[in-house]
Amino acid sequence: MTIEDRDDAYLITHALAKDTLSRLRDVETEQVAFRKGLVKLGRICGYEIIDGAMETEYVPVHTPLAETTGERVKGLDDVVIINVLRAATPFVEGLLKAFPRAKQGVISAGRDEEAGMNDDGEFPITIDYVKLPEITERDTVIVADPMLATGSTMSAVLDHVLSEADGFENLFVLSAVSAPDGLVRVGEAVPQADLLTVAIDDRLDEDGFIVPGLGDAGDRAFRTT
Ligand SMILES: O=P(O)(O)OC[C@H]1O[C@H](OP(=O)(O)OP(=O)(O)O)[C@H](O)[C@@H]1O
Ligand SMILES: O=c1cc[nH]c(=O)[nH]1
Ligand SMILES: [Mg+2]
Repeated sequence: MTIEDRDDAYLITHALAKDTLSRLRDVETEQVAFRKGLVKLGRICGYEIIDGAMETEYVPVHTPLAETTGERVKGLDDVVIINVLRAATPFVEGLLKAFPRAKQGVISAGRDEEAGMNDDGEFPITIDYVKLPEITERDTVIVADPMLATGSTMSAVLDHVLSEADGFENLFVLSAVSAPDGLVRVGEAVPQADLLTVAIDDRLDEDGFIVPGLGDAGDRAFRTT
């Protein structure tokens, strides 16, 4: 298994995840490669979640030649993926390759960069649109956002998810790059969530960007500034 238990999070340590993230970090990686990289990373993370957190069961299989026993992943129909618009869109596209029958939700959430961080290191968050599927106690919920910086966005998103869910089997927050402060904030606000990330970086700068990070994921994927 390539998921390691750290203090504040579970680290996805698959070599291809690290390789892909390193390419995403590179300032020379342009829009198309960046977007494709996020798709690829989402797919790898999806496979890792299946491998590390989901059970399998033995099932009878009739091949064209014989009867045998196969192994199937349990609960693949009971997965909810929540896309935190907008930077998560290519990341979720990749996750859907691992969970093609997932129920999908979207939450449009943005940091008010002009207001900046308050003294507690939080941004004001604007939530414009929320559309979630029914979430039941059978479901594995994956809330995806490539960047977990101060954790302000994810905390606001999880408030909505928790207020609408009737329960869940697992609640995963999945990011590509996380800052220590954000992991602590989300971990304290929503202790029932398991935080999964490919990298835990050093720190946040004065503008709330992750260092070394990969810059502004939304801008790089959507070619905005
Ligand atoms: O942990 P936080 O400090 O809240 O920062 C992380 C958020 O910032 C980015 O979104 P952004 O607000 O730039 O919106 P975008 O996805 O539309 O670019 C990123 O995709 C996260 O949602
Ligand atoms: O470093 C960061 C912080 C927030 N959002 C990003 O896209 N990057
Ligand atoms: Mg952005």
